[in-house]
Amino acid sequence: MTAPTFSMHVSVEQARALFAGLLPAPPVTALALRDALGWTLGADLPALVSHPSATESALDGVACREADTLGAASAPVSLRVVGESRAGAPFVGEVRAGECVRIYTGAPLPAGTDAICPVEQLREEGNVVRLLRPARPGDVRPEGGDFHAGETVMAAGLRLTPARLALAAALGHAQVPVRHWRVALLSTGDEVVEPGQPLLPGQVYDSNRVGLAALLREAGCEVLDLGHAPDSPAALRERLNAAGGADLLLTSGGVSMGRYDFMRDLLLEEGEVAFWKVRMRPGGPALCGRWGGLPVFGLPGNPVSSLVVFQVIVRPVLTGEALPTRQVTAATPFASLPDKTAFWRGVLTGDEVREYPRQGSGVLRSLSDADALVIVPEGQSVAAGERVDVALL
Ligand SMILES: Nc1nc2c(c(=O)[nH]1)N[C@H]1C(S)=C(S)[C@@H](COP(=O)(O)OP(=O)(O)OC[C@H]3O[C@@H](n4cnc5c(N)ncnc54)[C@H](O)[C@@H]3O)O[C@H]1N2
Ligand code: MOO
Repeated sequence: MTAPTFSMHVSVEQARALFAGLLPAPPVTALALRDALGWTLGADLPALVSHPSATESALDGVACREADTLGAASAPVSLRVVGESRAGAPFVGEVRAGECVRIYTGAPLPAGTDAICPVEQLREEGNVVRLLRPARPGDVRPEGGDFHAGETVMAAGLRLTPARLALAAALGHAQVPVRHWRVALLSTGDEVVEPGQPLLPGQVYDSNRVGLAALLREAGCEVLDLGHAPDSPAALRERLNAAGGADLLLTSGGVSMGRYDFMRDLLLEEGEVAFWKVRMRPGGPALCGRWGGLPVFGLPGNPVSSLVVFQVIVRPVLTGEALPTRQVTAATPFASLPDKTAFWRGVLTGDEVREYPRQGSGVLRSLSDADALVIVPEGQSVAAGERVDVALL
């Protein structure tokens, strides 16, 4: 028997690296800001303008020369009002000694002024204001204090959160370049049935395709739904060939040891395999390779396994961002696996995590009820009271 030409029993890190090695550079398209929430920035984003665009007031009050107002520390100081500066309608001209200009938050600081006294510290007397304390230079927002025109402010690979979309708008962009993976998604298995259809004995609803499509969209991918293929090499071949135009083909099921696990056999015999089997649970039988040049990731059919492998291996590669992790205290023990990293489903309460009572790879409720994957490295066990890393779902 000849040794396989692909890697077997790879670590989670090796699986990510081998999968990443199959993918082309992330395709990039432009999206309107309102459509870009959750997508990954596909290129560095420069500031098209400075913000603030000019040095401006941080308060409603008057703009004046600080030096004129220092005496207000002991007795009120009077200044003559010579005009007004509003956001969008700046004061034109120069303010001289003994003068001031009414100013509002966000309005440009007039030439000749360097400090602000807020309305709360003013007494109005016609065209004169009396300052009850000295004006402060610190109450201005300097030009470019947030960012300067031309500066690269957001780096490619950032996930677009609401605050980052707001920042992109402030930088002057109406559209943003985003990584736009087109992912063809296929479920396999004779027993798999579309939700809403009657379920005959031995059949199961296609939960994987629903969960995976949602995870893909959440990761900012376009989903090309290839539906579901029965367990037959001919049907599978036909569906795999229909994935043209995609950057990646994601399948679920048919990757393990069974007689009807044709995904594995097809890729082994007619495609290329980069790796098969990852030292993790759930998700051990994951398969990765190519079909006619198209990168393929074969997720295991077990419902928990397919979603966990996506979260732990596929998603970080596509988005460049792993699930966020933190350390918490184990409230229950977590079992060790001699040669696998375990991703046990855990329920968080404050700084503690307890094991979800049923950890079977078919118990989808363990994922829907869990807040975190408790990461127990190969060969290590976690006793109650010990600190443990969790990945937040
Ligand atoms: N002899 C061995 N048997 C198994 C091994 C092994 O190492 N030796 N590994 C087990 C592990 S671990 C997993 S995970 C599964 C993965 O198997 P497959 O990827 O071949 O998946 P299937 O056999 O097609 O299905 C497994 C299970 O999942 C259900 N399923 C499949 N697709 C869906 C779907 N779209 N939605 C909901 N549920 C789905 C399917 O009905 C089966 O119950 O193999 C173990 N076996
Ligand atoms: O990974 Mo299998 O996922 O342990 O059931």
